[in-house]
Amino acid sequence: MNKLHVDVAIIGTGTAGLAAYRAARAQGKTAVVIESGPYGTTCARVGCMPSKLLIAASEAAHMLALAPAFGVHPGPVRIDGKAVMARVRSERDRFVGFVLESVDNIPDQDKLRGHARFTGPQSLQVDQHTAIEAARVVIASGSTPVMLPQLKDVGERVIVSDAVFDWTDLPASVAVIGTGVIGLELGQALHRLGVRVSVFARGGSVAQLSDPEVLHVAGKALGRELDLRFQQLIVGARQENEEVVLTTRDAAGAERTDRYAYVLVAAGRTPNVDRIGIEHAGLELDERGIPLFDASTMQCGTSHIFIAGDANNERPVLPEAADHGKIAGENAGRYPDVRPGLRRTPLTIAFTEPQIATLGETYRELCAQGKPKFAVGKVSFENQGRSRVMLQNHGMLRVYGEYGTGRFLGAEMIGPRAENLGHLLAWACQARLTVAQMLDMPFYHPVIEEGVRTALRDLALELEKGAPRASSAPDNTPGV
Ligand SMILES: Cc1cc2nc3c(=O)[nH]c(=O)nc-3n(C[C@H](O)[C@H](O)[C@H](O)COP(=O)(O)OP(=O)(O)OC[C@H]3O[C@@H](n4cnc5c(N)ncnc54)[C@H](O)[C@@H]3O)c2cc1C
Ligand SMILES: NC(=O)c1ccc[n+]([C@@H]2O[C@H](COP(=O)([O-])OP(=O)(O)OC[C@H]3O[C@@H](n4cnc5c(N)ncnc54)[C@H](O)[C@@H]3O)[C@@H](O)[C@H]2O)c1
Repeated sequence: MNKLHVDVAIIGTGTAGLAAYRAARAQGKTAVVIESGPYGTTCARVGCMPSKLLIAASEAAHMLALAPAFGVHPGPVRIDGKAVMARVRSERDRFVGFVLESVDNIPDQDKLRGHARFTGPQSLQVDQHTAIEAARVVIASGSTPVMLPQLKDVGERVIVSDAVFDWTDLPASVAVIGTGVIGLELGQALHRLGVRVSVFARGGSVAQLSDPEVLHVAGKALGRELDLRFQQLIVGARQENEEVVLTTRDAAGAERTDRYAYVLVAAGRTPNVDRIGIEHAGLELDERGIPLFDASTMQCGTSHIFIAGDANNERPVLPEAADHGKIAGENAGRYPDVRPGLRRTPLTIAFTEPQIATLGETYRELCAQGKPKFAVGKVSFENQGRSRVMLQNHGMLRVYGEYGTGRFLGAEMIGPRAENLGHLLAWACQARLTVAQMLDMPFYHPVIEEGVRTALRDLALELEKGAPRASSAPDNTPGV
């Protein structure tokens, strides 16, 4: 067994791990990164980038399908599944290539291949070949897709999202389990590329939404084109040759059996903290086995161990993994002089169409603080000028403000260009603007941002009315 002494050991070379390594080295400390899987990061290999490449192809197909409504007739459309997947994979490889270059730039003595496990609070073992004594440790081990127990042993046609990006052609049909971000992004993209898709939800959730009104509109907007089946139980499945025979049960108890080329399980991701010997790290764990940590420093308790990225499950998206990693790496380097790092206003975007965005405090979080502490303004995009011009007039934006101060607190939306509106509103939220200050900003014409102004004006009126007495407050139970 090789022996290694290092200031900072980092488990994982994803986005969080690489950021932590750079930050720890910048503090003048020795550091080593340990990787058990392929280099390249989840985001570039099987996450953000290949999924957005598939969505881009589906948007091209969708524009052609929409064109006749503008009086533009593109003629017979042919989707070449092999060409679609070839571009997804080759552009994906290009993005992965940039990450591989940055890994190549890490000196060999700072990189270890193998599965890392704690053997004690300051000791790690990598496979059977290296024992590390580390003064500080950063856990940046990412997350793994959940597999439903009833689908686990059905066969190779039951897959998780990783497998989609290795397809060399588009399949004839896919059942998607889960209406989270992955299920909806991939389900809609495949549908628009001519794949027969059904999306099954066990409840009524739609991506990351918690505002019941936005949730309702989202279910309708996405259900206009997608075969979305809510309140479905996955009873079981069997593989017959190259098909999966899937049995589901609806809320009334009626069972239904359909055949699909693939069943794509998109039922969430679980942090990789279960196979890293966390029980030997001497940390206090929550009910999911994740070490308790401070979200401003990433420090686990008062220990020399830090946790970053999907592994801590705080905000499992790429920009947060990068921020977490930097904070964790800096603090590991500086330990015991641990300092709060920059945390930004939360922002999440689902790249469906219409897009879905949440930012600032969500409806669920605001409700949890007790009612009636916040006012709500809204706009529907059904009759919003520019949205209608572009035939993208579906969706709703709800914005939240604080009684008394008039401060803008957050928003949830499904609607056209939510990726842009989401950023605009998140910046206003982080700048701690009031609703009145936001309404003093310029709005051009005709733009979708005029919809934001309508919602803010509505919110300003609600704020003026003041907080309702508790007894007359509307029920504000978050959606599921
Ligand atoms: C399909 C999909 C689409 C997505 N789209 C978006 C998007 O559009 N926008 C967005 O912001 N986010 C998106 N995400 C989320 C984003 O990809 C993740 O939040 C981010 O990549 C997490 O980075 P990380 O560094 O925490 O984990 P990872 O990049 O997964 O890195 C963790 C690394 O640790 C390694 N590891 C684990 N255990 C050990 C061990 N014991 N020893 C050694 N190494 C270990 C793993 O092999 C892995 O390489 C998407 C995710 C998926 C799956
Ligand atoms: N655009 C983006 O930023 C983006 C895109 C994709 C993924 N991601 C990240 O990846 C994470 C994982 O995505 P995801 O869609 O897998 O998870 P998710 O948590 O968003 O959604 C999981 C879905 O699976 C359903 N589900 C859970 N258990 C189930 C069960 N036993 N039976 C049936 N359905 C079940 C849930 O009801 C939900 O609809 C997201 O939380 C997000 O952070 C982000």
